[in-house]
Amino acid sequence: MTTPATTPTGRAEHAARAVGLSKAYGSGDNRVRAVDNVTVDFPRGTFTAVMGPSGSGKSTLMHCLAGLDSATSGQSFIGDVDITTLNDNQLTRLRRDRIGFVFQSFNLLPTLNARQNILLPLDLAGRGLDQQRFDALIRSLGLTDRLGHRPSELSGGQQQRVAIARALITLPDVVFADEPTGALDSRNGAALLAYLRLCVREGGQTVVMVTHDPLAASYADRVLLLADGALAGELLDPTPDTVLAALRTLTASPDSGLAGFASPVAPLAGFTSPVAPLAGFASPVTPLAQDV
Ligand SMILES: Nc1ncnc2c1ncn2[C@@H]1O[C@H](COP(=O)(O)OP(=O)(O)OP(=O)(O)O)[C@@H](O)[C@H]1O
Repeated sequence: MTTPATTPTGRAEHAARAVGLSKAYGSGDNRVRAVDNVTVDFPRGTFTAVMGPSGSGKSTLMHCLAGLDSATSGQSFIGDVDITTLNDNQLTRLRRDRIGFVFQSFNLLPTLNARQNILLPLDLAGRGLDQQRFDALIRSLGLTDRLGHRPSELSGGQQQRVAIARALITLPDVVFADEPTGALDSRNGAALLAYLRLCVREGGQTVVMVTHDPLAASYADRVLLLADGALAGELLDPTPDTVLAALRTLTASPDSGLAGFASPVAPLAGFTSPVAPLAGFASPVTPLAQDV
């Protein structure tokens, strides 16, 4: 069995890791290799963006990494735990204790108000509330005056921010985010990305984010490029321009099979600037101060 490297303290250096990970759906002529033999590390305290054309396997890779979907072959680690060997109960516990999810669909419970939705993971885990952390998170996400509202009484962007607060309230080791800025306006999108960066820089958390947006990807430490389920490239210290150039190179490659990648330029819409004012976020710098 392959095991990740560990630090002198015995802790895995990698928050998450895939080793020869493959995931196929269907059978016979309908068989799709959504993830094809991917080996990749996500070092602790790093922010990785995963990009690639529609259908290239981004979400499937993330779901397999997070134990939300089972791999067809290969291994998937959270820290030093090979999650492909866990039973359902062990997996549920590991997800609850160490992983935060931000999905395109918010999955908020309609009968609970925003505050109750956000606190649900703590309640399920039987963990107490750190009121200071809660207040800082809520202030940062601009939700202070929305806590008593049910999801149906919130805008799409507000629901997304509630879902993000719910994902972060447990201080998870790894945050998996699938298009987290999809439902947000440009300023709240920029604010969320700045906040995720802060979680990484100040809190030592690890973020893996699927995005189509080069500007969103530029908040990451690196960009992984996927094509046809396989790793097609990696970009370190990305800027919007270098991400765009990498995507253009990828789509221009005769071997890339990326004809379906409509336009690497289009996804920028809605983001004015990576340093846009942080509406609704009290301060991009203070929120995690007392938590780290
Ligand atoms: N449950 C499923 N059953 C069958 N095929 C699936 C299933 N989930 C995904 N696929 C297929 O696997 C491939 C990868 O899908 P995936 O959603 O991971 O791509 P993606 O890169 O995240 O796409 P997008 O950017 O459009 O969200 C696609 O061909 C998709 O049709």
